Amino acid sequence: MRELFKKHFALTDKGAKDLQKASAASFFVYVINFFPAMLLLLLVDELLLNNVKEMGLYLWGSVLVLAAMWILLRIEYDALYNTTYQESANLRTEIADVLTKLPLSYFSRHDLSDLAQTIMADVAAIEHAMSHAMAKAVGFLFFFPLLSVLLLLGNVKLGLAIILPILLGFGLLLLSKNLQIRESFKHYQKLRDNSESFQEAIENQQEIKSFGLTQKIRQTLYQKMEESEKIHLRAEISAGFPMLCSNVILQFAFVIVILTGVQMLHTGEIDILYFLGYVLASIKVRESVESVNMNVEELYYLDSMVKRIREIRETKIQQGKDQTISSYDIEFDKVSFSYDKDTEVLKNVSFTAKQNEVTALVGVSGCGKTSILRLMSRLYDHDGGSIRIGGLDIKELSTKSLFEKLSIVFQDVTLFNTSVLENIRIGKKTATDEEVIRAARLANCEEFIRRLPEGYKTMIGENGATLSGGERQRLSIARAFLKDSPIIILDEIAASLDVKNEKKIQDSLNRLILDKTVIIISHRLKSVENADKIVVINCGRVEASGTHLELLKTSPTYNNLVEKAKLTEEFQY
Ligand SMILES: Nc1ncnc2c1ncn2[C@@H]1O[C@H](COP(=O)(O)OP(=O)(O)OP(=O)(O)O)[C@@H](O)[C@H]1O
Repeated sequence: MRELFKKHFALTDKGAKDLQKASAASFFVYVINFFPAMLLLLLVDELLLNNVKEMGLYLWGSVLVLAAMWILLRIEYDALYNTTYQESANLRTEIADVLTKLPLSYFSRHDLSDLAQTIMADVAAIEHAMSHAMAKAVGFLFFFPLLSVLLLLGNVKLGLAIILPILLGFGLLLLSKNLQIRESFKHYQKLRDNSESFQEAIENQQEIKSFGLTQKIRQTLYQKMEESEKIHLRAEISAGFPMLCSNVILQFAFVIVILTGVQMLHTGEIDILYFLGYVLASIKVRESVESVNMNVEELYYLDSMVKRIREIRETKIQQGKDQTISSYDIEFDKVSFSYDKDTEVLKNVSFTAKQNEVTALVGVSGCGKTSILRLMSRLYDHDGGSIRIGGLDIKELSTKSLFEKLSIVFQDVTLFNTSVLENIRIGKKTATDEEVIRAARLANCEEFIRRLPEGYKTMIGENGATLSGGERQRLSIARAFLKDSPIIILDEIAASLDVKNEKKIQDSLNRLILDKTVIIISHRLKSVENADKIVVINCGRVEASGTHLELLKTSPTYNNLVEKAKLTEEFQY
């Protein structure tokens, strides 16, 4: 049962266990709900048929039923609500945990707003269904056969008059299940699509305004909203119509019970007590089934979200064991890689970046330099060949072991909406304030941090929106100083630096990379001229490698790059 809950409702192990308990409580709540009607029947028996009973029976009967109801409702409430909120927290943590173990390739194939919606909105929907629908529906699933047997044992005709319409109504909901799930999935997809478009429109305001696209984007968004409205309406109709029919059939059940009962009363087949008993039962059952129908609808609607969460959970996580890397040569051995399985971006790439040396990767834009860095840091996993660090295959290494030894300063710096101090401390969580300040000084950040309103305590806005490109980059360099790892990867870090700062940064970088394995990508050939080894990449292959002087003699591509670099540096606005 627990496994079934986990699979069908995407619950955690603990959530499934709690749901089991809540379903059992719901089952007993359904049972106890029929007891007041039974007490009423005893009274009817006394008043109409003169079967006088002790007053104590009514008194103690009522007290007992009330007490049992209170206890069971309490257990049901605790099992449903207290555990539900815990479950949604657990589920979110579990999804977040899985996401941290997925390769970056997963995120490039999935929209980030979609993932955020899954973690927040989908889990909230599961939370609501867990507290309002799941246990109730499951409890009824067990209660209904018991009720049916009792009703049939009491009187077959009247029993069937109640049971058959319920079965017919449920049958209708079951028959329309696929249609409902399909339509609600379309609605779900459309909402995701719209939220992506809104996010894109908000994020790209600068481009939209500067290219005069405001009107066009607004129209596209209106159109999307109109489409979504239509899809929503179709989903509502596909869910509402079967439920309406099912509820109408239930009303008929009540009429059928009365008609059958009256006829049987006339022929003397049953007495008035039986008649009233079945009328009361049909009223109670109708109430329960109407709310169960709503629960079933909610569970159908949940299907898309459950699938989405299951898909994340079942995505293959990056394998690898925690191991200690003790030497830091990086070897690429016949490595091949593609982002989309169709176009091979890297082909048979082999080179070694030696410990205590600077290795530069050069080549025209799009030749595959950044992809090599991504493979080296396991942000993506390569398809063929092998990559070894200190002789260890990186696919055998956990990303944790790898990142302990590796710092990356990327072209696009990611900063968090927290203080300057905390943004640098990301490089080493345990660093003291003094260590952070020292790293900032080494990366030439001090002078601009002092100018900020609250110095190191200044909040820097979402993704460092309040800082210039060069300042963001220097904060990222400060993180690398703080981490002080034996492997340093520098991806176009000079791109956002102005001439004044470039020299200062170059000096600090020289200090940073001393005695380390350094891989560098830079379009400014001046930054790579002094590298111990330069690897020339051309269309995803290694074309040549050597020092600057060697390559000037042997590599036409390198000569070409040098020529182009000179032209760029001479370019005047
Ligand atoms: N996330 C991605 N998904 C699909 N294709 C990608 C992705 N990133 C890069 N590519 C493609 O892979 C190829 C190599 O890109 P890569 O970024 O490695 O080149 P690069 O040499 O670093 O370029 P640049 O110097 O312009 O940064 C390009 O054709 C690029 O379009």
